[in-house]
Amino acid sequence: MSTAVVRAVGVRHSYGRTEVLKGVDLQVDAGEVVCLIGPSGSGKSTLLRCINHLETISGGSLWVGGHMVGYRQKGNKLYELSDKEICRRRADVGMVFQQFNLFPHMTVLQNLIEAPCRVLRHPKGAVLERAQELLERVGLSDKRDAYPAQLSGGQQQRVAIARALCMQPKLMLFDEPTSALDPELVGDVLDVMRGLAKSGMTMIVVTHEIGFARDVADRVVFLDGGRIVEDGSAEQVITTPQHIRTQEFLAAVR
Ligand SMILES: Nc1ncnc2c1ncn2[C@@H]1O[C@H](COP(=O)(O)OP(=O)(O)OP(=O)(O)O)[C@@H](O)[C@H]1O
Repeated sequence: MSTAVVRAVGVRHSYGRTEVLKGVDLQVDAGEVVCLIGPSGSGKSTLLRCINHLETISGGSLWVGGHMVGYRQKGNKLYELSDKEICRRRADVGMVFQQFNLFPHMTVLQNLIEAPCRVLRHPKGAVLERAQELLERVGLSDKRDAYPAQLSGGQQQRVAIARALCMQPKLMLFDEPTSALDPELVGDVLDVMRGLAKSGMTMIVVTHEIGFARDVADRVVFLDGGRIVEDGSAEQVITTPQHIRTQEFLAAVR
């Protein structure tokens, strides 16, 4: 039986008349850490957004956690999901963006517990316990009553990771989680992500941190012009890239 958490077959996506994903085939198995690299505009964020139901694909098929994105299957028939159903499916996927997007009027703890209580309707006591454990895990137990504006960018990003994990997702997506941070704050966020990878979380990470990709990724996928042109171990893709576009990209970011 397949352990695929994500399976994309010929996935296409267009913004208006511009096609930015041109037939992406990708499988991510349970516990795998896949780093997605590629030039600006190659479609990395769009692919993550499709996986998280934030964009509708215009061709191909996409499954997340065994479910076809956007549809519910009954017998041989497919039915479009309602907004409420999409919301529940999205809870399976934690997403961390470049900008932390925390609710500014809520404390750190309130940021963590809001969605699990409201969307998943988990009992507040259990969610509070989970939130405290997660804050400990990201090294911020002492900041539970602080407001986002009182934290550094790196601390806010660690809260954003803890908030995503508080939904108990099956998959975590990271979209350049450190690129808005001052260089001295990047290490702590990457350490949290390393810990998460070690714990067996399935992760897709869009990153320009090539060192992180080399150390942590089970696989590195190079996307260029809306197509995957290289997909292999970190050793294969980063150390001995075969495709000229991968070679050029890596030479430019190193
Ligand atoms: N909402 C949108 N409407 C129209 N075009 C968009 C939209 N979002 C992205 N695009 C375009 O789609 C293409 C792919 O964008 P995307 O953000 O997925 O690339 P990326 O590889 O993540 O780039 P970067 O590394 O710069 O974040 C780009 O040409 C971008 O301008």
